[in-house]
Amino acid sequence: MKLFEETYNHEKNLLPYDGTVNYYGKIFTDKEADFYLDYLLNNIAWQNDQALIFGKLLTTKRKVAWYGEQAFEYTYSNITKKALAFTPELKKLKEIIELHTGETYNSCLLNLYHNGNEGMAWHSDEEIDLKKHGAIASVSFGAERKFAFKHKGTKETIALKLVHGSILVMKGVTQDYWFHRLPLTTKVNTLRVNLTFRTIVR
Ligand SMILES: O=C(O)CCC(=O)C(=O)O
Ligand SMILES: [Fe+2]
Repeated sequence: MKLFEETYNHEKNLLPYDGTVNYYGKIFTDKEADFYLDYLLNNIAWQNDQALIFGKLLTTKRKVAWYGEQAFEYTYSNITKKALAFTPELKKLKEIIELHTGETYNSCLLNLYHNGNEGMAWHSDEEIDLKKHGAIASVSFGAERKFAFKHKGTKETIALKLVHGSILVMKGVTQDYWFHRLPLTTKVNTLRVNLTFRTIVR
């Protein structure tokens, strides 16, 4: 029996320069993390995402949902969408993440990856509606997946594993200088849910 989970110094910056990324490791017990995974799978209004890329309307295999404190409109992948109101459980989750990270958030983008055949290509989170240099807290449930950063100038890469019930925070100028991605993998056959808590400004 494993008595203690591996603990991470969340104050350590995983990036060598041009931004701040902190990994908190697993902050939920297995029981809590299993509860949230089950809750999210069964209670979120999951939809296949649509993206307008070079004028072509594409539908992703991954499913997404957007929730917020208000019915925010936001533009993502060149399409304007409207957030649903936080459920009590999402609100509770947001409060837990705020306590751990010492930051506040007013919206959440959720992604459901059915298996390693679904991921997210290199990008940075700098949508026009996002608070500039605001913290983004990424919470993971389900399958362990690799996550990576690539510097836009030097091309240096940093990779880590995001485990069930963990938090990763990206803040400061990170989005200006680094791309991130969730690589595809043939090694993962189970699903993963990721929530990114963000701050939308009008
Ligand atoms: O699934 C993940 O860990 C990353 C998701 C992400 O980068 C995003 O939603 O912008
Ligand atoms: Fe992202």
